Amino acid sequence: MSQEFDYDLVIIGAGVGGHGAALHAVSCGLKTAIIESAEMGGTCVNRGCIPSKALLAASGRVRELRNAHHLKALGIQVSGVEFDRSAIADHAGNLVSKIRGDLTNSLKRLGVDIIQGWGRLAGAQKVSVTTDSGEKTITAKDVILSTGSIPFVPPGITIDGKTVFTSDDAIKLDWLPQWVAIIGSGYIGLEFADVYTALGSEITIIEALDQLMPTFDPDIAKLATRILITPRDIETHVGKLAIKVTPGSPVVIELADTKTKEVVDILEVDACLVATGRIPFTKDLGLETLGLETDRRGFITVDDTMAVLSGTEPVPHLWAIGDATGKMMLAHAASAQGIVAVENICGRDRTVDYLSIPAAAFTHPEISYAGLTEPAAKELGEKEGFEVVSVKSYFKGNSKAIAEGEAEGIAKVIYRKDTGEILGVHILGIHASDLIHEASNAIAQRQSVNTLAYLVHAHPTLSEVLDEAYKRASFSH
Ligand SMILES: Cc1cc2nc3c(=O)[nH]c(=O)nc-3n(C[C@H](O)[C@H](O)[C@H](O)COP(=O)(O)OP(=O)(O)OC[C@H]3O[C@@H](n4cnc5c(N)ncnc54)[C@H](O)[C@@H]3O)c2cc1C
Ligand SMILES: NC(=O)c1ccc[n+]([C@@H]2O[C@H](COP(=O)([O-])OP(=O)(O)OC[C@H]3O[C@@H](n4cnc5c(N)ncnc54)[C@H](O)[C@@H]3O)[C@@H](O)[C@H]2O)c1
Repeated sequence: MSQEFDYDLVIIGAGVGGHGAALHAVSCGLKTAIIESAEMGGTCVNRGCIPSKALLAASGRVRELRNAHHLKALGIQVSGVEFDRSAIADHAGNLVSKIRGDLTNSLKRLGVDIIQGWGRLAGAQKVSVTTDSGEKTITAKDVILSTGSIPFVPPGITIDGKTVFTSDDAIKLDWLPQWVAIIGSGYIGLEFADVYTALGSEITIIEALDQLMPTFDPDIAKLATRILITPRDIETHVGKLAIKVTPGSPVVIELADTKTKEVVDILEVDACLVATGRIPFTKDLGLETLGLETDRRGFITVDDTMAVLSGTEPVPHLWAIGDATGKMMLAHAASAQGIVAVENICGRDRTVDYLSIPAAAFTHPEISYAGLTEPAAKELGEKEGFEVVSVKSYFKGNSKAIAEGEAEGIAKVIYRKDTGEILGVHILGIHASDLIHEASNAIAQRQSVNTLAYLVHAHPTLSEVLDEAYKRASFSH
């Protein structure tokens, strides 16, 4: 380590992004400190991925055991399935404590200094930390900003944390409202609709844009509506904005037409989950000490090496990763960015390949994708002058899925007609979140369906759904 600085690397924010960067920094021999103002582990561990997956696991089991029709087809009868809401909430809470403890210990074991306090830049290669015992300044050769994000609450919506809440409170499962309005049909809206309906609540989904799940591939969104929304106790208001939400009993929601802004309906429900996206948590970070500012929406602008940009120029020794950069608000994207930042700090050129980063919604069944949606791929094709085609294969043709009695779903592969290069893969079906990885690895290597079609998959496995899609794409030429 250089003697000029207290540390080789100081990271502000100990979420999964900061944690991933710290682990990699140690493996590269950097003396590292991480500053955290709240709980170690950030959003994912405390209020995001981890507790939500625990709730989805428990409620998913309830859904399965209450599906008499499905069980009967497998020759099983179950009489009466009960659950204890507070025990399900405890399952999530215990898991959070365990993972937070594991994450903290992994840093301590590797000799990363954990500093509890509020970190902000105090000039080039300098960070100040406000702790319980006052303020101190530390110097570092490099600094990574990894301060994450918080829920976005649109104007007109009042949060009381009890009857009108964001995922920060929903995750606690403090009570089970009978009728829950969910504003937003993105990841959080979908996953909580899955939890609540499995546990017996009625749901109203309000989506501002003119289709449900607007960021998903249109074929997937359409089928997901057929599988995850229509057969369940869910009513939908599409193309409607929640312009005013007043907490209480009942919660009163004013709905306006998104285009005309005219009030078209008033709903009275027991509770309202606001799941309208997340905004960067980048206030009071001392960016101005380096003459920097965030973009209009508050994100820290970076290039693909994760260097913070001043205009179009990278700022020496300053990096930013994770939700605060707004590139792809996912836990594994944040830690992948952290690894890339550290590689560049260590003088090894590396960039993030966003096209190959997979994403999944952990509904029952799951949805996953890697790469482009069909409209985005077609737009790229038009710009660059190539034709884009797609194929689908079906879980109902897959022996393993049929054996499981879980044969709803599709895999869709989008590729270039001339070279066969895959541009996007979308899966809806049982274990989609695991199945996507062979596709994301193939996209990372820019592989062609014409190569992938010859790779052998074990029989009978769910991965044969992708195998079938690759073969349909390649052998139909
Ligand atoms: C309900 C929910 C479910 C989710 N499920 C998934 C999922 O299944 N899979 C997935 O990939 N992603 C999921 N996400 C998204 C995922 O949680 C985020 O992408 C991820 O947490 C981002 O990590 P990060 O390190 O960038 O930021 P964060 O996890 O937000 O961590 C930032 C940390 O920085 C700290 N901090 C901020 N400013 C300062 C400062 N000035 N000084 C000191 N400390 C500071 C904060 O206290 C926080 O601990 C989910 C999110 C939510 C809300
Ligand atoms: N499984 C996962 O990986 C997972 C799970 C949960 C959250 N996350 C991450 O957390 C982030 C936030 O999730 P999210 O679901 O809140 O956001 P999102 O961006 O996925 O979806 C928000 C939805 O709300 C709609 N909307 C916004 N304002 C509205 C209004 N006033 N009235 C009606 N509809 C409105 C938008 O059109 C959009 O469809 C996502 O970016 C995601 O990456 C990931």
